[in-house]
Amino acid sequence: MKRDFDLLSMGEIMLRLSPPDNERITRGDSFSKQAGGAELNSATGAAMLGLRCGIISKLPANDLGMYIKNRVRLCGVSDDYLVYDEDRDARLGVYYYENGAYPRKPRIVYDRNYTSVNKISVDDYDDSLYTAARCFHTSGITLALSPQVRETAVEMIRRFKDQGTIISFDVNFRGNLWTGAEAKACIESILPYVDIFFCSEDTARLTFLKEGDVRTIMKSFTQEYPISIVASTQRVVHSPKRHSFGSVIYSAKEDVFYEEAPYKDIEVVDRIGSGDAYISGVLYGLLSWEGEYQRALEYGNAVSALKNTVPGDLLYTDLNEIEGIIREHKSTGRIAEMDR
Ligand SMILES: Nc1ncnc2c1ncn2[C@@H]1O[C@H](COP(=O)(O)OP(=O)(O)OP(=O)(O)O)[C@@H](O)[C@H]1O
Ligand SMILES: O=C(O)C(=O)C[C@H](O)[C@H](O)CO
Repeated sequence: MKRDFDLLSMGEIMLRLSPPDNERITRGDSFSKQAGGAELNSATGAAMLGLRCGIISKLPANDLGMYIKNRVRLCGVSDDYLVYDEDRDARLGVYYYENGAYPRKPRIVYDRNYTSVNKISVDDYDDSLYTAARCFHTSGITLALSPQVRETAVEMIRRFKDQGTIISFDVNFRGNLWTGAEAKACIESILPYVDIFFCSEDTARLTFLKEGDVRTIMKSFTQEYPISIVASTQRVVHSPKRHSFGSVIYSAKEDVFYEEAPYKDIEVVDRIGSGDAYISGVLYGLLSWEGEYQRALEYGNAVSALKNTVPGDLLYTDLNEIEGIIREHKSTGRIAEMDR
């Protein structure tokens, strides 16, 4: 079967408003305007690397919705599956984000109740959607938004899975949307459908109450559910502007773990979307070269590391830049080893 897309992701797309530079939300006069949202962030990164990607979402049929549609197109992501809310009171979700600078923590204010995405339904789409892509991706943020969005997302997961689509899922825990216990119960109900599971080590411990080392934890998900691949990010925050980032991938079929030296001293300009960018890189690798998990991990780590240095939720990059970063990371890793 010919599938037009490599990756379709589903979720809320938001307007992000940030005070310029290090200004405060409580003081400054202006906000810079950007688009964001976990699933769009992941689709964008994958599209920048060369995958054919689209986003499934519902937007208000007004100028704000058009702004988002234009951004989606600018990123090389298809708007074929954006649907529009014609109601007079249609709303776009907004979030305000203020940068951190030690010792000031980054601040976030959500304005995302009663937004158009909360009206999304499987009836907005015809059945051809479910055979359009090789892989469908969504995250815990989508499941947490409202009963209506959750019901739509879960039904989409089922229908895509029925059509032989690879299901990718990121836990993306957000404490301001639901509790750990709610997240655990809901996500466990969809894990029987998931093929590629993204769950950071921290979240596995805090939300799924896993214990033991990271490898034991990752393997346990595949023992409980028919998951083929688990990918876990490991972030160490040295300060708001300096992070280390690495990850582990486990392939259940081969019973093998993949890792590389972490990116040790990332200069963080904007960390939002860096977890989503990891997914872009890993899915790019997995969908481009079957079974090359080590390579997928290297792309995931490099794309995530780069995203930290780019302002806004959405990554702008290309394959050449990422491959340059991977080469450099490998050679510096080797030099560090020789130094020891
Ligand atoms: N049950 C929980 N209670 C409180 N905090 C939690 C819980 N589960 C996860 N967290 C925290 O929520 C944050 C976001 O989680 P997660 O790692 O899933 O998302 P992410 O945005 O993809 O992260 P990253 O960008 O680091 O990959 C993490 O700091 C994690 O430690
Ligand atoms: O927090 C959310 O719901 C968003 O989608 C905003 C950001 O894009 C997201 O947190 C990045 O992962």
